[in-house]
Amino acid sequence: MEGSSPSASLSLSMSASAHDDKEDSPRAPLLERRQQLTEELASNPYDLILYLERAVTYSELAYPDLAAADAYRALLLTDEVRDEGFEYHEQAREALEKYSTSASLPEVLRHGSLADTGAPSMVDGDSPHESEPYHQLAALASVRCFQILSLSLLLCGCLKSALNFCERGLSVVPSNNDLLEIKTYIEQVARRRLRVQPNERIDLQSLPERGVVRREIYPWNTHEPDRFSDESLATLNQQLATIAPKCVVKVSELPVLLESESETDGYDIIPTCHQLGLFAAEDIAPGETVLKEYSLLTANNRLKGSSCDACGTELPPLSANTTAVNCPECYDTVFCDEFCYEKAQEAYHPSVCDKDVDSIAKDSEDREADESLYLLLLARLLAISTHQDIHPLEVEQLKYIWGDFVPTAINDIDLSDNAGPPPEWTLPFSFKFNIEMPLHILEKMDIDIYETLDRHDLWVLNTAYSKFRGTASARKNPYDGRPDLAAVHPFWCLANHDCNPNVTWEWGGRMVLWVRETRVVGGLPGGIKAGEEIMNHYCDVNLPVQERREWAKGSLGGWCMCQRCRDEAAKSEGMRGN
Ligand SMILES: C[S@@+](CC[C@H](N)C(=O)[O-])C[C@H]1O[C@@H](n2cnc3c(N)ncnc32)[C@H](O)[C@@H]1O
Repeated sequence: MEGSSPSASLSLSMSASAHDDKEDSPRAPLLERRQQLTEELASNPYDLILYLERAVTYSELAYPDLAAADAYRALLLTDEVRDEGFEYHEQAREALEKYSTSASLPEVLRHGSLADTGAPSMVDGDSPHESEPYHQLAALASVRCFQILSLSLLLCGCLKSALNFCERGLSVVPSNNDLLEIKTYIEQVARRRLRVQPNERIDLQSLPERGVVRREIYPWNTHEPDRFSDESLATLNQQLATIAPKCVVKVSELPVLLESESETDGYDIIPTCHQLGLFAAEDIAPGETVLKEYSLLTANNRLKGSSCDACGTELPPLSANTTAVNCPECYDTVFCDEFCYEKAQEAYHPSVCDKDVDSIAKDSEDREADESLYLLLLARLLAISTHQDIHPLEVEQLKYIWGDFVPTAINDIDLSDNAGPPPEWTLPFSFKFNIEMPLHILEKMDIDIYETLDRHDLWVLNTAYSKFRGTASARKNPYDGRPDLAAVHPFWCLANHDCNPNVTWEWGGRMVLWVRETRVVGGLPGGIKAGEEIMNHYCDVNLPVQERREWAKGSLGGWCMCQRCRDEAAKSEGMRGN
């Protein structure tokens, strides 16, 4: 979907190592603190002070998105404390009471002049408990949440939500210096990004909300496999045997992708990197099917669904002898046939059945169509992991796929005097799609978002988003051209790209790859020999080189450096030079 090719979307960069934080790095004590707080949260999941402490640690580690997510959970808990009617009121109150009996404020609330902002006046409800110390503490903590949320979201580039939280804080404590300062920063950044002069008014509605954050294998992520290990390859090949019996998954050597045009097209040797790829284990004849894959990791954002809830294929027309099957419990969910119904029941459907999750992120605005599809893929992943009671990152359809991760050390912010420019983070991020909506979906699924932190922490969701963005294919609606269907096919997406592909593909219920009858270059006959790599295409290979490279850039993650592109570009450059 990145790069909005009509159907395929894939992206790429070099493999990142899971653990590049040395024990003696300045980050080590902060990582240790993060670990300790995470463990404490596992035993005390309703303790909002712990969330705030971890948010501060994340800020110090330069993960503003993760800081915002913790501050948001803490903010929700301040509401739980203050409203007796809320579901987790008792647990949140009990957890906070521990701190309200102590003579001094928790360290995390002793920030700037926070304690002098007049806690009693902050209590706005008419609860009989509003003079209770825990109530006062919740009110004070909510201001700390607004501070962390507004500053962190500003750092992620989500100016609209940053301003929203800042103003919510200022409406409670109008003279809070931190919040006033953050508001000034937000305005400064907004003026720069919107190119508004200092004397001109900023249209708050047009404030940017799409940001970017770090895309990495988090140093504490113990779920990410070493994709190159014998064990991983054996697991993948075992599953591949039924999907693509004549293929194997192996390590492939690929050109390092460049950002844009370069002078290297005519070079004999270019830099390469290692990733995974699909290879023929035996000869495969022209026209023969190479791979046929069924996936339940699908999503559609149409409100009135005309596609199968499980595989995403168009539903058969309604008639007396239709194969379509409605779920007998929640009549609105329709499957194209009995097979898909059974598969859905086994894999995910009971965890969302009759839970009103289906209306979320449907019929989104055009500019949010891509984000809504990624969110719905995430929702499917959460449904699978909940129903099967496994960690989302252990779900087999997700675990081994490409995430286009950048090594942690490259993502890090260097605070030393002679530091270079800050890194360019690459994972698209917004408060709505990364933090707010996933929690909303989990709540609709009757999942306790505090107790299941280990499974639904933002870093888990960001890891899943990274993988979806590197591998999902999307389909545009033929009537309005809007992407409305997406899927991840974990084996199909192992095939790399070449503008002189030896296979072609089609997605309709199953994802199918088959051998081309003729090759694009020189019209040579098709056919794949044992040992050759299966080369798919992520763009229309009939286009001229420049247009092909522009198109493939989004899905590939860079400027295509395949032999055909380099030959054609070098030739046209030579012709221009003559
Ligand atoms: C869907 S993945 C393909 C499988 C991936 N190589 C893996 O290890 O799982 C797409 C990514 O593979 C890499 N890739 C695919 N074709 C490539 C090519 N022709 N040149 C360089 N990189 C390529 C890019 O990094 C791209 O973002």
